[in-house]
Amino acid sequence: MISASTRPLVALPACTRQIDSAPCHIIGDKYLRAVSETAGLLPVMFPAFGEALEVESLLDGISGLVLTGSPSNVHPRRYDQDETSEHAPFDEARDGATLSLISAALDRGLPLFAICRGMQELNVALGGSLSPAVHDLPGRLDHRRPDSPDPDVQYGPRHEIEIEPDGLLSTLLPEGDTPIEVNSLHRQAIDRLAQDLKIEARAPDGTIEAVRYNKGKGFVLGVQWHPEYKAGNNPVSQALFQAFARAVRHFAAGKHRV
Ligand SMILES: N[C@@H](CCC(=O)NCCCC(=O)O)C(=O)O
Repeated sequence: MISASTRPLVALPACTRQIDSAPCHIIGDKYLRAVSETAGLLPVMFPAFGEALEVESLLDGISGLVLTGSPSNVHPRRYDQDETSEHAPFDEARDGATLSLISAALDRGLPLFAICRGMQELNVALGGSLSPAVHDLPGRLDHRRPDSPDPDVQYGPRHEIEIEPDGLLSTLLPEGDTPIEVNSLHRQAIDRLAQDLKIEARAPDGTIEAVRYNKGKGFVLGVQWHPEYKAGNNPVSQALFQAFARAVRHFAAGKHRV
């Protein structure tokens, strides 16, 4: 049974979506299952109510935060750039919720695992910026989702990443800083890296693929790929979600407060 008495709560902010013209708040099943089945934690959806969320009180019962991927993009005004057609689609209710939650989570040393759009939000929340169409930049790979109806192809390995030695990732992964293959389903990527983030991994074309927060002592990791996809079948994904789980349990036990 999945019980709150044995599992610390982990918040996942939702995305907004129109389904049959009805406004909905959604989170992909694979994120919830990775948190529940691979990390052994209890996922809790936070609605994408934008800045209306009183994040401090909401986080009081929470021991971790997972920021999911999404087909939508952070609005460029969040990093002082003008909107163009390249930046769309948007989900400004999610932007408002996640950017507030990130700041509150970092202030209290809450373990944070940011995936794809989530890593981009972490960078923007800390003052960084994004490139809207990495595939149009000279020398860059096409990081977008493969054009296939098969999810195993969409989320299958696409390119290697070089892992920084002596970083957080190199201590978490079974093979240390040996290059690994990751999936890739993103148009955007980090352009200006936020001052308090450190690069943990790069793609062969230099695209930033993982970052860690350099100010706190806790677990704050962002990855551009999707470790949540069939996480239980992938040793790297298992290592990441289980490391996150250790940090969450540590936090829940009151052993780590900033
Ligand atoms: N929209 C951003 C982020 C891409 C992203 O999160 N893709 C995953 C969407 C589906 C899923 O949640 O698996 C970009 O394009 O860079």
